Amino acid sequence: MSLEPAGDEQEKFRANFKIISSCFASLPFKIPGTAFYRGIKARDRMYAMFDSTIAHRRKGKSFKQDFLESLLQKHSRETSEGEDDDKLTDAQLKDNILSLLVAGHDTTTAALTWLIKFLEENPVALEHLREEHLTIQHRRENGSSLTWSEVNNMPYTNKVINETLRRATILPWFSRKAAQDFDIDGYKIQKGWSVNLDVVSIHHDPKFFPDPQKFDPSRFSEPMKPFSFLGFGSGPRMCPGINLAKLEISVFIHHLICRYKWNPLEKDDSVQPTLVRMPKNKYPVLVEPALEQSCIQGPKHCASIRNEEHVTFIIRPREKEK
Ligand code: HEM
Repeated sequence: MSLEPAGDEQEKFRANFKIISSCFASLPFKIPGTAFYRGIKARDRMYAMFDSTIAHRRKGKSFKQDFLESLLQKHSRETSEGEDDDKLTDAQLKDNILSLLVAGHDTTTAALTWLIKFLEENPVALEHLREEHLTIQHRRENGSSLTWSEVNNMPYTNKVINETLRRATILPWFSRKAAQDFDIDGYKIQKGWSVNLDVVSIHHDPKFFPDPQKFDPSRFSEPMKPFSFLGFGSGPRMCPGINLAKLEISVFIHHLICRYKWNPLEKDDSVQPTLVRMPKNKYPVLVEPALEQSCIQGPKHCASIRNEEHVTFIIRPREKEK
């Protein structure tokens, strides 16, 4: 949507988005005062914002090369490309944009939060990961950016991401509709029933993941039994955002690991009981430049980081979110 990260529009967007996320799994009673009702109202305000942005773009008042623009071009009724039947209406476009935002934002945020927590608690894994990223950084020409092929060649990072998604199980359940009658462990399931998968139990089953509470990325060195790891689901409804999510997480890890170290400001292992599982305290940390001795680029490189204006900062939830 090319919204700027600050400003009035963004604040309104953020406020409505937060209401939608928190009301997402509420009981569907459209009665004033219920969470569902608040969610529907926030969704309508969000749709009104999309309407005005879409109208603005259609009048040619602004051109941005972004996701919204490609949707609008592909589904414009004025272009000859494709049959009209394949084209989404504006209402469908807005639904799709909102679905992607809802499905893609909190999940990725939660994954990054858990990852920072698990790495801090597992210094051996952190060291191994740091080695992988410092080696990539070391090979690069000075000042060049991370390349696509580098991102696709981070084997240990991939294992760390999978192990994070297994231990945290960000989406603790999702459902399927039974395509036919069947029996499972003596229970009869009828065609058409909704079947919820208890992914937390699957991810912590010692038959598939020995010592399941242990954070051990190396367990992903061996091929997994099909359907035992469901961090992004499986089958035709598997998460379509898997590659984007992995890309975002890998780029974030690279910059964090190469330049900084961090310490938690609070110790609290409780989990927020929402649809997307998150540490309850959102895991606030104090971030500082990495130590010289852990940097294979040598003391000069670390000194340059230390001389930056803001060397120490704290990542914590905003006051009203706590
Ligand atoms: C670490 C980040 C993410 C995790 C852990 C995650 C996890 C999941 C899981 C477990 C499912 C259910 C899959 C199934 O039923 O088999 C799912 C579905 C989905 N995800 Fe993600 N996801 C992430 C990021 C994203 C991103 C970045 C996007 C898009 C921008 C996205 C879009 C979707 C959509 C649209 C669905 C529904 C697919 C369908 O029902 O056909 N996700 N995701």
